[in-house]
Parts: sequence; structure tokens; C-alpha cells
Amino acid sequence: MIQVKNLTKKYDNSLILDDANFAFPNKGLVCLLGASGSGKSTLLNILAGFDSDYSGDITVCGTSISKMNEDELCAYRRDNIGFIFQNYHLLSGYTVLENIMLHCELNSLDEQSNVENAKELLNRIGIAEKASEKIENLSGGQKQRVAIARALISNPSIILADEPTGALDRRNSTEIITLLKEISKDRLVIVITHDQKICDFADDVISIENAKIVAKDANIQKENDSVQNLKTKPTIKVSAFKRGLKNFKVHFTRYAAVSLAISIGVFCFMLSLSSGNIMQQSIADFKEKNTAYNNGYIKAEDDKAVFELLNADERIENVYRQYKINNVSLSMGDNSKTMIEKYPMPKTTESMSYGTMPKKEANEIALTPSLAKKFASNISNLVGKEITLKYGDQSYKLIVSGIYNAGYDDFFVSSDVEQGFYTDIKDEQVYSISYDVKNFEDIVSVSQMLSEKEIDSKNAASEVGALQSTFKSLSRLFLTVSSMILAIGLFISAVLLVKLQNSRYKELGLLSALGFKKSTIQRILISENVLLSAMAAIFNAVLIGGAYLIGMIFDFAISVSPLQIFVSIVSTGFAVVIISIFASHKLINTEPAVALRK
Ligand SMILES: Nc1ncnc2c1ncn2[C@@H]1O[C@H](COP(=O)(O)OP(=O)(O)OP(=O)(O)O)[C@@H](O)[C@H]1O
Repeated sequence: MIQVKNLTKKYDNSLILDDANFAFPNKGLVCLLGASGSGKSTLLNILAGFDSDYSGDITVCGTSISKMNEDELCAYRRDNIGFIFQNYHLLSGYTVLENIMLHCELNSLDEQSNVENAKELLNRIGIAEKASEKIENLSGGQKQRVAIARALISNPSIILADEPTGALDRRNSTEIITLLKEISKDRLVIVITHDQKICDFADDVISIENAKIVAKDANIQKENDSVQNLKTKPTIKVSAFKRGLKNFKVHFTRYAAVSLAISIGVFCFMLSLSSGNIMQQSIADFKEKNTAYNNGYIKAEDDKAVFELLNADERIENVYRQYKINNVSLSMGDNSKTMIEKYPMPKTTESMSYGTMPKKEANEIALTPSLAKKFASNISNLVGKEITLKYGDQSYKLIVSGIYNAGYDDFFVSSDVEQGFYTDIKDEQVYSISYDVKNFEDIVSVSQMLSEKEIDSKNAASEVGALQSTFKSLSRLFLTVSSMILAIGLFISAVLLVKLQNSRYKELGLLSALGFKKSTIQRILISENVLLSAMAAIFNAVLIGGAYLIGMIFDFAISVSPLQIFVSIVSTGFAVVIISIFASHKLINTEPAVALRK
């Protein structure tokens, strides 16, 4: 059945098989002996089509496998070879039946027929009652029986067994070899062994000596004349996603740990970006407290030059001259107070004891405590009450917005109300100039420009500057810490993924040994990686959704926008795909024989 012609195999400089020749019979149990390191596994791997890096020719049923490409060798294994390993190479987390039926994904039979075949085999090898048992719960002898059933499910004409009894005790070894002997009645079974007792069961015993294959019995090649054809079955498209999904479930805990590590990293990073929202919130709070936040006040005697300078600056608006006014009266109910002189004053630098500063377009007024006491004994109660202001023939109904800290009788109103006082003033001495900065971000730079020109302006630049620099340091800190968490998260998940993939060399070597094509294995891994990224994205969505809800419920300044949520979820999935491609690259490209040795 198998003809080995002039086979030479080297690993680097060491010659393992040197121009070896041999013809295997069509059926029977052949034991392969040889000293440790003599090349028994190497020969079996070559016969199985795991290794094609040799010189010479191997023909199986008249067809040379030496010239076959990778995919043809896969099909050869799938249709002709059953491989049994010393360490079983069964998939943990899968049941006995699932392990046996792994090969059935490559055949064209329907599910029901495959299940029936598998159960019949289990019956034959005497472990029918274990069909639904998880592999890890079986004894060594039982595991090797499952491995034999898996090798037999495709009814191959060749069974290759690499020390199948090596890990078993005497009783189990005898049972397994008896089983192999029975199987060999209608196929060729080649068994590597060191055990002379096993050889007692063999029809033929061969060995590797001095890099040659040597027959212990001269009759061995007798039956080789009857011609058989190499089996070739139609190629079936394997559902890689189904297998990927199953693997994903089996390795769920490890995949969940990887996803969690990545999603926490990305989540922290995204939260750091939301520190921009903290700034917005702080600015909003500041504006709420200091409604004259963008107002500036310059006490100027030579007003013309300053007035023109302010008017020419594009960052500045609402520039107007302020004057001292006389005989302003305030009244509330029966109480009234007239101020003989009222001087313009800086608004933004005042600090409030109660309430807020007067807002524009709200007709509001703020009073000092001593003035407020003229209208109410408990001055905090005044906030929200209406007061009437009379100046000349003008009369204003104003709402008290707050009480500010000053030790004398005084008040101030918002710029829009104040400008009304000056409409009829023409030739009076200018007392000061008021201006507003259009944008919050320009308050500090306008103040700097004025102080460079030695113009003394009272404004909120120092508070705004402090707020901005606090934010800058805060966001730097946030970004550093969250970048570190992101890097640690990515590193941990990369390590976990690489470890997970490394633990799977044997599993993928097994799939390859069963006849799964490299491209199919690749698709299985891609499916798993897609599922992994979906899981990481879901974790991330849950984390961010949770943060969003908590932010809403407890009114936290740290909040995330829908765009940030979207970016975070997409980048988590992307990060996982990149890491998993990197982690599984080596795995996919490892030859089955090498993968099985790992
Ligand atoms: N991929 C490889 N790269 C380099 N050397 C290898 C490789 N595989 C096997 N060898 C070497 O080739 C020699 C034959 O190895 P092989 O596993 O075929 O021996 P063996 O007869 O099956 O030994 P044992 O009975 O101990 O399993 C050994 O010296 C081994 O170290």
C-alpha cells in the first residue's frame, strides 16, 4: 500500500533517514521499533503528509504524496489517514461525541448519519455510555479509545499511531493494542512502540536502524501486490463560524478576561477625553455665578485713545463710556433711598454674598448689604423682590438678583440697563469705560494686551486664567493616567491573547492532522477573533453606558457624548482585531507536525 523509495530526511545537519526504502502491506498491524531519536515519529509524520520537507518518493496506493501541495496533503489525510497520538490530543471542554465528530465536519454525510456512525463506533470500542461525557472526565485508557474512534470515523485505509500505549498501564495497553489488532483486519495500522509485549500482537515488526527502515520479518512485503486506489472524497465547505463559535464558548472565560482588559483600557481613555466636558461644566458654573464674567472696566481720564483701542479690537464688543450720575433713588413699598452720587464701578470683580450678579436682558440689580438693610432686616430675603429705580425722568422696575460684599451704600445693574442711564449725557466728564470680551477664551489675552499697554483694567482674567490652567493640568493628568491604563489594558490583553493562542497549537495541529485546510483554520480563528472583538465592544458599551447613566443620575461633570461612545466601541473592536491578528499570526502559519510537537 505504501511505498517508501529512497527517502532521505535531515534536520539541519543531522541525517535522520538516509536513502530508506520500504513497502508496507495493504493491511495488518505493523509495529515500528527503534531507539529513541532514531526517527520513528519523523517517518510517521512523513507518511501522514504532515511533513513534506524530504527527498525521495512516497507513494500511497500508487499515488505519489511527495509532489502534493499543502491542500492536496490535507485532502489525503482527510480521506485516507487516521492518526492516533500518544497524548490523545483530544479537545478539552468538548464531549466524547463532539471529539469523535470533529472529522465529520469534513464529510458530506448529514448530521444524523454522522451521529449514528459515531455512536456505533463508541459501542464497538466499549465506551458507549460516555458519549456525552466531557473529555477531561475520562481515564487515560478511555481517552485513547476516543482517539481511536476519532481516527476510525472516516473509515481510513491507514491508521498511524505514535506510541498509543505510551501513557497507559499494562492492562489498558493490552486492551488498546487488542483493539488496534482488530481494526487492522481490514486496513493497515502502523504503531510506534518501545514495548516488546505490544510487538507480540503485530503481524509485522519493522525498525529504524542506522537511518534505514529494516523489516524483522521477510514475509512483510508479500501482500503488497494487490492494487488499491487512493481515496478522494469531494471537498466540503466547513462552517468556520460554527466551529469558531464553539471554540469561543469553550474558551469563554479567557476570552472574557481579554475583552474586559481591553474595554476597561479604552473606557478609561475615553473618560479622559470627557474631561473636556468638565471644563465646559466649570465654565458654565463660573458664568452662572459671575454673569459679568466677560466685562472689563477701565478708569480712564484720557478716554479717547483707550476708547478707540478697545473699539478697534475684534475680540471686544459693547464698548461704552461711563459717567458719575446724581440723585438716583431706589424704592420698595414704603421704603426709599436716594443716592446723591452714584459712581460707575467694576462689576466682574465683585463677590456675591447672596444670589447672583445681575444678568443682561433680565432687568436685575445687586445691592450692598448696607443699602439692602434699608429695605429689609433679613437682607437675604430681598433676593427675587422687585425694586424701583428712578433717575432723572427714567424709571426702572428691577429684580434684586443678589447682595454683594461692600461696606457702603451702593448697587450695580447689568450693562444694558446701565447704558440707559447715560443716553442723555453729552458733555460730562467721562469717569470710566466699560467693554465686553466676545469669547471666553480671549478674556486672558485681552487683559494681557491691555496691561502691556499699561492700561489698568479690572476684569476676571485672573480667575479665568486660573480656571484654564487648572483645567490644563487636570486634563494632562487625566490623559497621562488614562493612557497608562489603556497601555496596561492593551498589554495585559495582548499577553492573555498570546498565551491563549499558544495554548492552542496542539488543537490547531490536530485540526490540520484531521485534514482541515490551513485556510479553514484561518477562518475559524478569524471567526473567534470577530466574536472576541464583538464581546469587547459590548463590554465597552456596557461600561460607557453605565458611566453615562451614573453621570445622568448623579449629575457628574464626567460625561460622555454619543460620538465618544461610538468611537470608544469601534476603537475597542478595532484594537481587539489588531491584537488578535498579531497574536494568532504565528499560530496560523505553523506546520501541523511542529504544532503537534509544541
Ligand atoms: N522539527 C525538528 N527540528 C529539529 N530536529 C528535530 C525535529 N523533529 C525531530 N527532530 C530530531 O530528529 C530526531 C528524530 O526524532 P523523532 O521524534 O522522529 O525520533 P523518535 O524515534 O520518534 O524518538 P522517540 O522514540 O524518543 O519519540 C531527534 O533527534 C529529534 O530531536
